[in-house]
Amino acid sequence: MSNMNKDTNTPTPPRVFGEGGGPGEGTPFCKKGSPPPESSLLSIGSLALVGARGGMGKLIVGRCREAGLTVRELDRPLTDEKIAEGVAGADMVLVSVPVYATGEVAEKVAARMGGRQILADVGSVKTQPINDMVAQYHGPVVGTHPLFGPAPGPDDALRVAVMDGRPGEDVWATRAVADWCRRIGFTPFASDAEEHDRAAAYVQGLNFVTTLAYLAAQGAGGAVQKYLTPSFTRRLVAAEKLITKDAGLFTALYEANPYSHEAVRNFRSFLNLAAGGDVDLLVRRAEAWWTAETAKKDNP
Ligand SMILES: O=C(O)C(=O)C[C@]1(C(=O)O)C=C[C@@H](O)C=C1
Repeated sequence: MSNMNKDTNTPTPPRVFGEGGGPGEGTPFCKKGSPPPESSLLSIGSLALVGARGGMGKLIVGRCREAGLTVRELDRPLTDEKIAEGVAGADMVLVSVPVYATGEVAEKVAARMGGRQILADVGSVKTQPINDMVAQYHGPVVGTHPLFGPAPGPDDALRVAVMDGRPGEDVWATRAVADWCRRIGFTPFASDAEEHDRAAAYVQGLNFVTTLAYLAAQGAGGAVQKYLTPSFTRRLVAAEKLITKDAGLFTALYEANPYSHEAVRNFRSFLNLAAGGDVDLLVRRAEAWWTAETAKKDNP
């Protein structure tokens, strides 16, 4: 269902690296943007990581070293001297900081970058942080979002959304970042900022605020306490980390994602169906997550 084109109701073909994230930009090495450094695809051998003390920073530094890459670690306080030293000669400068700080950090590092180095970020919202990087740096910009936290389980799929900073330009840089992801054991897939942020508004934003609203609708320990059931308790367990540890993170992501409010309005219309008594329709649509058969039944 997420792979359907809204206008034509036909399946959308998966995006591929080199597509450029924009219409008509399918050629492998697009002419627009900076030329790749050595006339062929750059293989990232060294990087400077800003935010190296953060959870994702530590995970990435460790995996890069295991893969034999050179990593220079940067973190606060970001003095001009430390930045100049860390960034010099690195193939990529990777910014792994809270999404609202990406622009400020990009401004500082871009002042020390040579124009052929790749500026990339790690973050759960893409539109504004990518716009900020593009505004600060004239060289190649790439956005990434690892769809996992700093301590992934052994069976977690380590998928990473990777996208051009300027759609259709510097496609060599996006490919080089995708290749780097593979070399450190991640699984990259091609994305673009709007598609990403719309999806994240549902997967992360709506998951967060609907859980908040549901649990806020009853005071803890109040009248319902002695009626708790196993299925409710399972939901409470799933919500605990989201609310007690990660509420600050998810509030910031909700605020930074331009599609958050639209997602809530859309959700409200589905709640209205329930309020109007049309629960059967909701059940059929929700079941489609598990069964292709029900999807067909619902969209004959
Ligand atoms: O901590 C985890 O295991 C996470 O999955 C963290 C989590 C999430 O919960 O959505 C948080 C932010 C990132 O964008 C991706 C993953």
